[in-house]
Amino acid sequence: MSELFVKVCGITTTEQLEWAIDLGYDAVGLMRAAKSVRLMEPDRARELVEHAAGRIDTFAVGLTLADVEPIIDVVDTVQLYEYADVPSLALASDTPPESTKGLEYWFYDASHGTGTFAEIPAWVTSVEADFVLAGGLNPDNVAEVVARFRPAGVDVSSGVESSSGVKDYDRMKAFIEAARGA
Ligand SMILES: O=C(O)c1ccccc1NCC(=O)[C@H](O)[C@H](O)COP(=O)(O)O
Repeated sequence: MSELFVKVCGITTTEQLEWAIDLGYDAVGLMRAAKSVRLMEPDRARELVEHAAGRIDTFAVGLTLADVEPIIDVVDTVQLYEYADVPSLALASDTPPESTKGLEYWFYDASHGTGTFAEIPAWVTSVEADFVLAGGLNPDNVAEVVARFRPAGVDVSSGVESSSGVKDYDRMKAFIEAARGA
């Protein structure tokens, strides 16, 4: 990855998907974790993936493989919080990964979509993979995080919402401008 990879997670509507594409995001996350306020039913998630085809990468996001299985055949990447043997895996954790072999991405994420920012540990820069930082990022703090840790990418959900689970165009715009301007 050369330009900073920027993903917005938990989009729920075609309008939000179009915003992500227009603003130049690299990927969108479709949430399949059962208790998430951003949970997408499989049929609706499939419609959004179809709409996104060839224009932006799609991630199915879940805690376990079972969460994402209903849409695994249509998305580009699967983002999970445990290892699974899938073709394109973004493994997320808040502890150092045992191995990064075969991973498409490794995400540092201590938040699970709660918007909570906690001090990012220095060891993330030693992980032998292009790492993506997530957890409580927003338009006001992302530039500092990018400048300090020089990640391959950043991921955001709550920090670009106007209320719980509802994405906001202006915040999505401010976030990607701040991230890429850093
Ligand atoms: O978004 C959720 O509701 C969620 C629930 C359970 C596991 C993961 C979840 N989100 C994953 C993401 O990729 C979020 O973008 C990441 O945790 C950062 O979230 P936030 O702190 O809200 O920006």
